Amino acid sequence: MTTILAIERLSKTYDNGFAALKEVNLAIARGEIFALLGPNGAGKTTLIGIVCGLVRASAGSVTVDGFDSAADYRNARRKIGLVPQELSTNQFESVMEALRFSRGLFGKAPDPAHLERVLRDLSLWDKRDQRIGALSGGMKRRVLIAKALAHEPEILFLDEPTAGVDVELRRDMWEMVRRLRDKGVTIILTTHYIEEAEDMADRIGVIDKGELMLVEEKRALMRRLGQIHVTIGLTQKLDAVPAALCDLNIDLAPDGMALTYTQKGEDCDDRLAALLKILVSQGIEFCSVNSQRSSLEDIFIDLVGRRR
Ligand SMILES: Nc1ncnc2c1ncn2[C@@H]1O[C@H](COP(=O)(O)OP(=O)(O)OP(=O)(O)O)[C@@H](O)[C@H]1O
Repeated sequence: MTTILAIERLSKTYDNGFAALKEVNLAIARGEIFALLGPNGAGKTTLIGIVCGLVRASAGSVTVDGFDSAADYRNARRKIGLVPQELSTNQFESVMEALRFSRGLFGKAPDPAHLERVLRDLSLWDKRDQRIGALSGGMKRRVLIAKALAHEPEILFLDEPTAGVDVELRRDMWEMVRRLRDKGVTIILTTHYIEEAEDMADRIGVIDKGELMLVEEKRALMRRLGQIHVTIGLTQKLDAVPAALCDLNIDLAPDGMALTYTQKGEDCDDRLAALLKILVSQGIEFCSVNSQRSSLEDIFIDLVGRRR
């Protein structure tokens, strides 16, 4: 992997003495979608703020595609697009003016065709001459995304992009994220909707109390910490778990009509196959087999909960 963003021993202590980040190390690969998860106050926005030059680090370094973000701020910053949580743009500008301004700010030559593409992708083309202040909340969110893309960044930060947005915008946004990824843009997002991280991300980082607790490829994480809960529906009531199944650590549902077990990690198919074989050999008839895999959300709650 080539690293596009390297964060090394990054710490932030706010003026009131609060340590919001503690020696965070993180390497983001070019072209990946990385989801940073963490409970409220974990330090996600602080981390993004430092990388984007909005918050000053207390210690450590950030290198963006080879440029040190402190020593070579302009070159580092122009590689990055940020979609912040809140709109902080001139409400009297038109949508198109805001995009042109944003592009110019990062030293990029005018490119009306690019801006048109961005606006069309976000269903904003019809609104290009409207004042931002006169747009609906959802449209303002779209403008935030369009602005972040105006200078063709190589890294896009999305800080809680779907908080409070409607289904249509959420769908458009994820479509756009996929398109950007296909073009090679690196995407780093924070979200409270963990199922979105589960759908979209290649890797997951979990931050809590300013410390990066875990960084792992999503599939590996879900295999390692996920569980599968299996329920086998029976055609006839049982009074107890049959002796032949005792070694398999199986439970009988309170109504005697189902056998259940929970398993961590992989190898689930082998265990299920062994179990079904025994049921057949014992003449125990079953009518259904259901398996429920834990979600990234279950894993996240378990991880963070254990630290509380
Ligand atoms: N300017 C500041 N001065 C003092 N403390 C601050 C300041 N800004 C943030 N903090 C504190 O730093 C911690 C991390 O805040 P941050 O906004 O980075 O968290 P977050 O993970 O983005 O949270 P959320 O999910 O709620 O947005 C919080 O406890 C917050 O109260």
